[in-house]
Amino acid sequence: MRLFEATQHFFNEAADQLAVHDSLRDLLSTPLREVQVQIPYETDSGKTACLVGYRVQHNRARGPMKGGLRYHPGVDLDEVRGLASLMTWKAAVVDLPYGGAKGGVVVDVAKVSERELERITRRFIDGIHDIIGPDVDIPAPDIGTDQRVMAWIMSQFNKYHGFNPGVVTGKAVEHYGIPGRAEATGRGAGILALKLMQRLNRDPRETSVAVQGFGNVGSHVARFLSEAGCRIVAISDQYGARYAPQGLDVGQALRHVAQQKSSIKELNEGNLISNDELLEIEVDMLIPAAIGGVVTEANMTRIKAPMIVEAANGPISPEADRYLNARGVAILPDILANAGGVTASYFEWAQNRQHYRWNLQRVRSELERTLTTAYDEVSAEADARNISLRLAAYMIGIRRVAFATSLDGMN
Ligand SMILES: NC(=O)C1=CN([C@@H]2O[C@H](COP(=O)(O)OP(=O)(O)OC[C@H]3O[C@@H](n4cnc5c(N)ncnc54)[C@H](OP(=O)(O)O)[C@@H]3O)[C@@H](O)[C@H]2O)C=CC1
Ligand SMILES: O=C(O)CCC(=O)C(=O)O
Repeated sequence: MRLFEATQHFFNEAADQLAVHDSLRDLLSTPLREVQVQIPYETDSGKTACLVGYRVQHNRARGPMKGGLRYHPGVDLDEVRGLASLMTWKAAVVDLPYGGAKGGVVVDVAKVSERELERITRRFIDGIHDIIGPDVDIPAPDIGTDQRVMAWIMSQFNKYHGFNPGVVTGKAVEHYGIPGRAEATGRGAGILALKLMQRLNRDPRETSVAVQGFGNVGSHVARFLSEAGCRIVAISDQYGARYAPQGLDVGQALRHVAQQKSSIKELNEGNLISNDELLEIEVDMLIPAAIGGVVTEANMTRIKAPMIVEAANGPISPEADRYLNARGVAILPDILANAGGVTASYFEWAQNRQHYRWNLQRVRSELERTLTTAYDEVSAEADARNISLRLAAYMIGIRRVAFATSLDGMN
């Protein structure tokens, strides 16, 4: 099942519970606008190449649309549409004044130079600058994009519309960003992972964790949970994973990746296993923090972790979700688990607009407060109705967006 269909499946399950009527259901599940643009750019060798980029704006009932920008060879319109809809429910679950959007460019960042990446980004913004903006749609980082890409987006947008740092979030601290945004998604997933352990009466110091993906999100969640006393037994990047049942030195792995710019495969610790094997190891908590669609009908019966934290977007298919729920696996859903990123983005955007800046301590404490409130609401809803955390999170998100839509009217 493709990502948008999977997201729709979760949406419909919750909409059934809420008895959302058909016309409102259509309105809430149909994207507001979908844009595909051609991205012609000059390669370093002077040739002209052409890529495809997308921006899907899903819903704006609760505020300007918000969502990351993904650079990955697997990007397509369905994936971006699914990711945009996840953003709508995610922003609502954590009660941010945003709607949902997402963008993507079909490109392998490992195969283009930094100068080419800048040209690609600027040409992409040439194609979409008139549909984004601080009051309309605000991009941010996702797979394959970072603060450099955010700086180019801001610079290119400003050429058309004048200075406005609030057009994009996830910027460098020295360049209108805020301390704590880069770590926020991983840190937030870590904070919520500890909540899930608490819910199941698990001691973090006796909890082993496997993390798939060691990019922005995976590296920060691994570091946070390692500092909280958990044993990080496996980490990975796209080339492979390292597994050590006695625990890996996360600090060493971070230095290895940062200094040598080499892959996890070359880490001198643990056994080399594949990304598929990582998902199936005997571990207390599994944290997918890379691409979507990694736990499906094909491998669900081999997943052994009793707790899963979806730091990635859409890592578990609906079939696998149903099966794992029936087996009693506790799953913290993406629209809550990785909401730390958009929460810190909201802090950055609000501060850009008012020209002030919080320090790291303030960002961290407000992040924890916001996520804890959302977690408490979701777990209370799940307990009251005896439903999964995912269904509860969707119900809260949909209820808020539906209410805003009804106040807005349809004319
Ligand atoms: N950045 C953010 O603030 C947010 C991100 N997310 C979600 O978190 C996930 C990770 O994003 P982020 O950390 O930002 O992205 P990054 O690009 O920083 O890191 C992605 C990680 O995934 C690995 N990876 C890429 N392709 C594969 C593959 N086919 N199999 C296994 N691993 C792979 C990468 O390996 P390599 O380095 O070798 O390419 C890298 O370790 C995504 O699902 C994203 O949507 C959710 C909310 C916010
Ligand atoms: O920080 C943001 O605005 C969006 C982050 C994002 O793309 C996501 O949560 O999936």
